Amino acid sequence: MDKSLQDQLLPLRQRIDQIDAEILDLLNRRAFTAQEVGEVKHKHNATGPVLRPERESQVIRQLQELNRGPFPSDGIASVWTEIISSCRSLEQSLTVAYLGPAGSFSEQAAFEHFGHAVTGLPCASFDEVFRAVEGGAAQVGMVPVENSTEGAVNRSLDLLLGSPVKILGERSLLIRHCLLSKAGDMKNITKIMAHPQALAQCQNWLNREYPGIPRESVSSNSEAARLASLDPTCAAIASDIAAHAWGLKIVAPGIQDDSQNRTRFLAIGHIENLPSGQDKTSLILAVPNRAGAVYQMLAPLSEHGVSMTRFESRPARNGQWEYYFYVDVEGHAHDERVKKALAVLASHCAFFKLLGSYPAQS
Ligand SMILES: O=C(O)C(=O)C[C@]1(C(=O)O)C=C[C@@H](O)C=C1
Repeated sequence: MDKSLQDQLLPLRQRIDQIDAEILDLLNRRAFTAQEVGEVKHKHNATGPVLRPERESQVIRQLQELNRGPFPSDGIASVWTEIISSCRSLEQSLTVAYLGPAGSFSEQAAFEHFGHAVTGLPCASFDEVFRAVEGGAAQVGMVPVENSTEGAVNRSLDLLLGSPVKILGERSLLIRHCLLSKAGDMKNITKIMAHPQALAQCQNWLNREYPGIPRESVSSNSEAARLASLDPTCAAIASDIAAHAWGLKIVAPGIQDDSQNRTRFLAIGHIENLPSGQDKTSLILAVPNRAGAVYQMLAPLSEHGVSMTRFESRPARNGQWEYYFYVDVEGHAHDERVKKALAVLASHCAFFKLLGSYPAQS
């Protein structure tokens, strides 16, 4: 390296080393304090959860508001997610269930949301994720609920209807699909495998580039990657992380038809969040099948000034053309306006289920 460059870099790097040592010292002070918090919680409720999603989101939001830069605001969220994750792990271990195998987008969402100091529990299906959380094999789970290209993930919605679990949080992930194979080309490929949602999200690209190769639906993209790692005649659509996890090469990156293709995941568990100051509340509602019923069902929201951020319907499967409506609103169920609106909804609707209030992802 050039001598004058080295002379200039050396003191700056020494300063960085000094600052890092100070940060480390502070991190250990934080970790000790978190351990104390853990002891207080343990004394109060020996078997209760340590995880407090609303507090975690407040810590990050507070710092983002305090930040004067140049450290990027997004960096604060990812750095503190990991700091909190590590501190939390000193209080109690956290197992997160998600659709596997390794390298799935659900796994990515789980780690982005809860940080990496958790134990992953990859499951074979969404049903198994719910079962793991309901039965206690995992304290929390991560499931996709909607995609910006393909819409609702119906199985997750149906499971939310029947399960006692609560929604604890949300995480939106930019989904970049890659075409993967063992050899890194498509020479001997006889089929392309992926989750049906991924095949749908890449259909224009596939029709254009490989119209003659049959496509096969499998339970997840990372499962497709696992199968492709065992069979050189199969290609998979999955993430670059899955490529790495299963020893595959990228034939083509970013093949999703919409470059802004995003999936929204929900964190599920047994915790009831307190208000964080910037929350969302998710509900399932149903009304009898008659003219004007849906309009009347939603009226209490606007009457109490509560904004709806999502409205989705699923057939009730009773042959009566009746539907369950999945509604997200701004605010926490304890907020005065939301509370009043929900009380009216609960008394007027034929079916009312509060899925949970949770910090909105900013
Ligand atoms: O404040 C708490 O309740 C803590 O346990 C500390 C802490 C943190 O590291 O900031 C860790 C875990 C909780 O989910 C929330 C916050």
